[in-house]
Amino acid sequence: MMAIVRGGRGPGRNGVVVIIVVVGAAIIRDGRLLAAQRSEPPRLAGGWELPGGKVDLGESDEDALVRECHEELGVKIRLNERIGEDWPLSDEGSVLRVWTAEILEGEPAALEHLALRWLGLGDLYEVDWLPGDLPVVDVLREHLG
Ligand SMILES: Nc1nc2c([nH]c(=O)n2[C@H]2C[C@H](O)[C@@H](COP(=O)(O)OP(=O)(O)OP(=O)(O)O)O2)c(=O)[nH]1
Repeated sequence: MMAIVRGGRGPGRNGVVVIIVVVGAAIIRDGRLLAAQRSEPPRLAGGWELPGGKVDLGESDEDALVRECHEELGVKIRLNERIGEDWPLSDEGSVLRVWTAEILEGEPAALEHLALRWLGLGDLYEVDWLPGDLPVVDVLREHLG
């Protein structure tokens, strides 16, 4: 049996496997990808990621991603293409699901992050991506330029 529950991790009681789904938006504009620098927790602060976050219980992945981008960046986005399937994260039991996205309304602001950067092919790897994001960034590379 597989249950998708927010906030848990690893095999739970009764052998139920709990995974945490994190969704990330690859917002691309003019051949550049929006990267966001985490402010917390301390072990991740300073690392760069795709805007997004954990899916709430009862919420669709897509709704969660639109919600998170509004909360974190102050923008309304539209999701386009799913990139790959479940990307494993280093926190056991967590996976990252990624969609390309475009901004429909607003200009992104670092409401919860330390900083934002638009990265093109020339500087895509200049930031310190979270380890789980690197394989995703390798694929997103093909969507830039
Ligand atoms: N948003 C996001 N999180 C990522 C990425 N790569 C990666 O390893 N993570 C990890 C960092 C965190 O451990 C976890 C996401 O948690 P979060 O803190 O952003 O989620 P949230 O906004 O729902 O926060 P909270 O309510 O649980 O505090 O996934 C990524 O590209 N985007």
